[in-house]
Amino acid sequence: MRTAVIEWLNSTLPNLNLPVNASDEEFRTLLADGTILCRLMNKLGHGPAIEYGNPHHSSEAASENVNKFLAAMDEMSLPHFNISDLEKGSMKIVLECLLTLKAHFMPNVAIGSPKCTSPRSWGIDSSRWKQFDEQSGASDSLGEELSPRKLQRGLRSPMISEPTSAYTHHAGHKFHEVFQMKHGGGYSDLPASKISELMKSNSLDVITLALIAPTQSLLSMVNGILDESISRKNGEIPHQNNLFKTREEKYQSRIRVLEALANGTSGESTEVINHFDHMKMMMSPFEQIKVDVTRTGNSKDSALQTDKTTLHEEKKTENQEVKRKMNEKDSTSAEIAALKQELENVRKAHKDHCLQLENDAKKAQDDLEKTLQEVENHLGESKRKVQQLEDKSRSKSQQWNKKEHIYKTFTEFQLGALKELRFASQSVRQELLKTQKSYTEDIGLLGTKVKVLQDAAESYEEAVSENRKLHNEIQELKGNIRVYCRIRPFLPGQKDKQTTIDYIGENGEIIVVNPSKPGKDSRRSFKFNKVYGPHATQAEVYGDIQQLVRSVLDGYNVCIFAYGQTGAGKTYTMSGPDNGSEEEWGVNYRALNDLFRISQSRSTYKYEVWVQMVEIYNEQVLLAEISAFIALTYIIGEKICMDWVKRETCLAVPDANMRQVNETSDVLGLMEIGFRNRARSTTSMNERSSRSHSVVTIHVRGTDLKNGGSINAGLHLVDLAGSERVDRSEVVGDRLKEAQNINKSLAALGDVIFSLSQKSVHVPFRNSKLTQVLQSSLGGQAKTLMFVQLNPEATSYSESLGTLKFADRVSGVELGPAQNNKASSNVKELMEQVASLKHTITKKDEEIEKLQVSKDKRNGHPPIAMEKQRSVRYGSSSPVSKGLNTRSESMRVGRMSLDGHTYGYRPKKGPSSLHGEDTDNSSVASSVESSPSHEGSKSFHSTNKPKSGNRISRPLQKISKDLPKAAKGMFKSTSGSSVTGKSSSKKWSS
Ligand SMILES: Nc1ncnc2c1ncn2[C@@H]1O[C@H](COP(=O)(O)OP(=O)(O)OP(=O)(O)O)[C@@H](O)[C@H]1O
Repeated sequence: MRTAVIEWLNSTLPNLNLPVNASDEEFRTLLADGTILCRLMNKLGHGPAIEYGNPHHSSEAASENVNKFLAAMDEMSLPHFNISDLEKGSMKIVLECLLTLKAHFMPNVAIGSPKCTSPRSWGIDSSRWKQFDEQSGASDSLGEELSPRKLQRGLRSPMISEPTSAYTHHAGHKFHEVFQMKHGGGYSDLPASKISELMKSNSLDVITLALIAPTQSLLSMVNGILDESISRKNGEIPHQNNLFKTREEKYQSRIRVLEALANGTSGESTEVINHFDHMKMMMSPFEQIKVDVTRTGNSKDSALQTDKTTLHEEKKTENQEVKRKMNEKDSTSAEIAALKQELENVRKAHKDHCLQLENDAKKAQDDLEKTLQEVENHLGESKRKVQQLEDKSRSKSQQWNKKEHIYKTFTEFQLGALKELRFASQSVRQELLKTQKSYTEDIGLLGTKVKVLQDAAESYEEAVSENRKLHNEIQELKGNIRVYCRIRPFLPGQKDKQTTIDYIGENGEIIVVNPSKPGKDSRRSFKFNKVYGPHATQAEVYGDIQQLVRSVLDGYNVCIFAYGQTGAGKTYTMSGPDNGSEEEWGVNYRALNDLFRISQSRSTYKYEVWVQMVEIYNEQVLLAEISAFIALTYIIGEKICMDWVKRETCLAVPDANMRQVNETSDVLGLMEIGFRNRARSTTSMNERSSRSHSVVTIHVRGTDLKNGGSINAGLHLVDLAGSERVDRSEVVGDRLKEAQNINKSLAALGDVIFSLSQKSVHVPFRNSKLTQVLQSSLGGQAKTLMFVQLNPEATSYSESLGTLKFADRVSGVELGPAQNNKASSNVKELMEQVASLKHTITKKDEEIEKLQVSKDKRNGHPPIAMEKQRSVRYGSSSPVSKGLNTRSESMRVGRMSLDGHTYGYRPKKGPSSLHGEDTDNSSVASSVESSPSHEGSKSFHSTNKPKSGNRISRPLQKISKDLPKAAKGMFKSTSGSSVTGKSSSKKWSS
């Protein structure tokens, strides 16, 4: 394509001589300055000549030249390239443009040939063509038949020097006419004048069209023209007719030749071109003739002659020219074939390219559509989100506005409140200052008053202490066992309500009467410390013994026991009914509660309270099942469970259940369990008769926080088993044995009391376990109170009378003044010295024993066993021999001395080491220390009685001289141990 263009340029522009094989880039360089393009346009004769600048002067001139060329192309409504196409990229577009231009000015195709009907077949870009078509107003498409407009365009030739619009119209008209002629039967039908007119129009287009028509028609047309010319000439120059005729013949012969030539090449575009050229040359003489005819008119002969010669020469030239044309034709045909091939290739490539492009475009379009769809979806989604966000932000903003409004209102309100507060605070401050001032004054006054009160409190405490002291002194002075008589009410559902109680006096007088023997003689009067009628409440009863209970905290031993026939209300008075309410609590609970409360309230003493429960059943000492020992320790403000109770207790119960007791209710709960497990059975008088003596002992140890002194005391709360007339109850077997044991122990109690009232030297405490247990309360310096319980029923008159007689005897017993078990800190120290001395003595004894053994060995005597020696000296169960009893003497004061006894244990629940293991008297005794303050305790150790000259007694007696009175009392007892040691050989049988 490039070669064709270059050749065309070379042929069109003289002296151009572009290299035919120039590359794209070289060709670009050649065309870049635009001069060739402008020259080409000028040469082709389009419009006024383009004035192009010298590109060597400036680059602007080069682009201006190119632009001018492009403007000219534009004017011709031809597709053209862009200036950028010339500067870079493919030269294909530029080449196509130039080919279009070439085709525009040199259409070398025959009408009707599909190969040349469309400029697109020339390889010009379809878009450009589209542009071109739009510019030119054409609406035809590729492959369509040529429209007249296209034909007009195609008919333009370089021969037309001024192709104006008028010309175009004219040419179109002419063509139409020629076309009509062609289809209407040939040019021969046209009048000569018409042909002449056509000729006059000087339009070679018409001629060209004519050439496209069949040669015969063309010849007819030429003949017509000649005929007209000749006829005209005949009119003017008659003599020239012959000449013209001759010429006509000549021309006709030539035409025949041409026709022959034309026949050989008809249909071929190249031939048409050649023919066209030939015709042009042929027409030249005609033109010339025409001009000559017109111009000269009358120069006839001379001109004819010249013409003859000229024609002759021309004929020759024509022949040569025909030959040359033939050659050219061949070469052109080959070129055309090559071009056709190239065109076909290009078309094919173009088609493929188009298909490829179309596919790409389709694919791209699909992709684009898809992307577009996605983008649209995305956009829709985004829009929706935006809408949502907008709605949300709108609602938020509304909320915030509301909140802002609320906050504003709130802030304003707060500010107002703050102002008010500030104002109020100022007034309050002033008021505060005033109040402070008055307070200061008041405090000053209060200080004075407090001082007065303090003085008063001190004196009050002193007064209370004095009062207590006086009360105790009164009680001590009385010296007797206090006896309170209580009469049980008739039980609900009891029909016979005949009572034996005739009178109850305020002063403790009671008169009973035998309902079966009414009369003066049957009335018996008794007088006790207090008599309670059937309606007396538990609180009332306890209120009267409260001071007595509290004296335990002052260091007095207290014993409260209930005596009476079975079913007379002993257990009710001491413990209260089963599951009773707080109002029904008996003495035990109230006393314990009271002691806890008071021990807590006293700030000058630190108290430790132990609780111990013992049951005597069938002359056996039993430990309460759940809690044989309950230790409570009260240290002001804190409660501690003391495991030392196990070690320090006066009873050897190594496996006794120990529980930490934090509240009074805990103790009460445990006591309840103990009572519940008490031996009970039904008697004729009582459905739930207690068949054992219950002894609850509360040990109190107090330390004076001021001077370090201490007190030790015990409260014995004894609920005796009920006496029973065996003949009346008619019991047998175990029940009979129970009753006999109970009666026996009560009789022993009576014996003890009788002995005490008679001030006998010997008091038979050891006759029963009961008297042994109560020994410290009855025979020592204790305060003792007995509740005498009476059954008011007439049937129980004789039992009630016996009870009253017993109580009367008891009330006559003088125990002597109660002794306070207080010891000062000096005494304590002395006690400790005693203990250490005892320890030293023990060691010395051991050394002596060793010496004795070695001496015996030397003398040839067999060595005496140490135990035997010890038993000789102190007895087998001596606490000294066991290395015990070295603790504080003060601790012994309140302890029960059951040394040497076997302790039974109710086998109902769980094993105990007491069974089998510790039932041996000596082993039990080994862990129990004797109470030196009691006679009885000394009597228990009668087998341990030291011989005269006992090493222990002497230093103790010596020390006792230095002790204060209270301590002396204790030593007195200790030293007197040998006095009542007669019955000590008696052992409690288990
Ligand atoms: N003051 C009283 N008010 C109301 N009921 C009483 C009173 N005294 C005793 N009772 C009731 O009388 C019954 C017998 O009382 P209680 O068991 O205390 O006698 P007891 O002397 O302990 O008998 P025992 O020696 O056989 O054990 C019980 O049901 C008890 O509730």
